[in-house]
Amino acid sequence: QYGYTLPGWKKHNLTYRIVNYTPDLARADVEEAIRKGLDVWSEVTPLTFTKIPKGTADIMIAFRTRVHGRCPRYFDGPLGVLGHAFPPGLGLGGDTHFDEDENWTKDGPGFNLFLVAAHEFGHSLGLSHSNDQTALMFPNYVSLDPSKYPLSQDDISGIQSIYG
Ligand SMILES: O=C1CC=C(NS(=O)(=O)c2ccc(-c3ccccc3)cc2)CC1=O
Ligand SMILES: [Ca+2]
Ligand SMILES: [Zn+2]
Repeated sequence: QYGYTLPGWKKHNLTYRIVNYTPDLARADVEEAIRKGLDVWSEVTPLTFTKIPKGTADIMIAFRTRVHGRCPRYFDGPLGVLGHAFPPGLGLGGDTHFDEDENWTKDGPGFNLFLVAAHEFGHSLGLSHSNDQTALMFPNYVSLDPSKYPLSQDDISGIQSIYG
């Protein structure tokens, strides 16, 4: 049930870079959450994601607060908006920012970085929000069991309608 789908990436081999890390988690845990958040989508599309240590990647990932850099959107302190991501395109396109004022967790209280990342990457790949409340692209954070597979059929048909 997607209202509309944005145009996707023209190329299928995308790069990503983790520009900075949240102090809430070990670096390895951040890298794992991001890797898993991308793998969720690469498993159901022809897309591949390659991590680069510096330079400009298609998907630049950063933890930011309030007004940040030249980003046209800003964060709101603890709670509220947890992250934002830009649809496919040059420059900011695909970039994903997480609100550093949140308590990022791997398991337990706070917000599960893997789940929020998987949701945001859906936007980075061209998906809008879904009205299916079991969908990963549902607009409201539901603390799904991160060990369960987070994609619903709605998410899969949505992403495959872009990257068939
Ligand atoms: O474009 C937007 C604007 C506002 C958003 N709100 S959010 O950051 O609080 C958010 C809401 C839901 C999720 C989510 C939904 C389902 C499963 C996992 C996370 C993640 C982030 C998320 C978002 O992507
Ligand atoms: Ca916030
Ligand atoms: Zn931002």
